[in-house]
Amino acid sequence: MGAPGTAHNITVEAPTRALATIRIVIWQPRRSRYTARMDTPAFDHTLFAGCAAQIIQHTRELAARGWTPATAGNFSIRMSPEHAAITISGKDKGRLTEADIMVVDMANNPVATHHRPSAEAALHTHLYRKFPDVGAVLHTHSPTQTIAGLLYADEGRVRLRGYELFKALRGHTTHEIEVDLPVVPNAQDMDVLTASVDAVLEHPNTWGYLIAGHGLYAWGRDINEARRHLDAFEFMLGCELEMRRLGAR
Ligand SMILES: CSC[C@@H](O)[C@@H](O)C(=O)COP(=O)(O)O
Ligand SMILES: [Zn+2]
Repeated sequence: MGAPGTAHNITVEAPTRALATIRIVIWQPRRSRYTARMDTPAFDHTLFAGCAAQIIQHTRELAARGWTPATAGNFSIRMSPEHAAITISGKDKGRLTEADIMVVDMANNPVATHHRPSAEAALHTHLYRKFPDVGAVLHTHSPTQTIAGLLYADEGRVRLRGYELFKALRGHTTHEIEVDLPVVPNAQDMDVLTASVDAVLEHPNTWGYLIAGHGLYAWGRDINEARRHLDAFEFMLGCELEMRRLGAR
């Protein structure tokens, strides 16, 4: 018997005593895509599951605060230099399960899935490519973030002054400074939006930006640090809006 997949010609004696040639092909199962993936996993599933669990925990808390209305918001964790775990587009961020999170490469291509990543995946991978030490990116649409983005769109930044909470931002050790939170115009074209963001991320220790009428992006070395930055910006923006109401800004 030959190797699987090879063809053989054998000669047999037919009933008429004439010689007949029969072609026999030895069957070999086709190598399926699934089998190929099992041989060389596209990513470490244990690592993915750990990242998904962290994303789920934070998104539930943020949704409970009303910061992800009507499926808004997207969330990711860098898994490796090549891959990030990120929320699938259009999911209710308050009810995520592991099945609502997928893997993309740093060019936003889905990895080993047919799901569609967040419509704003490009903003996440932009940060991962630009800053190799960024480990997680969180994006929310709280009322405070949305309003602040509209109010400060023309200035292109929210200038924050004198907050003790600056010390919650990596690299800052005092309230005696000014911190500019950049504000970029909203756009549905992700190339346009990414270019606007890229142009305002020149200062070291910038940990977030607002998109006008849209929401806040915040990031950090890991998801806990990104969350601390998100919470700090939300708090300081809330104070800024309150001071405007009081006529102090
Ligand atoms: C539901 S409107 C908000 C979206 O347009 C978008 O800004 C957003 O944050 C969520 O998009 P998604 O594709 O689910 O990641
Ligand atoms: Zn958004």
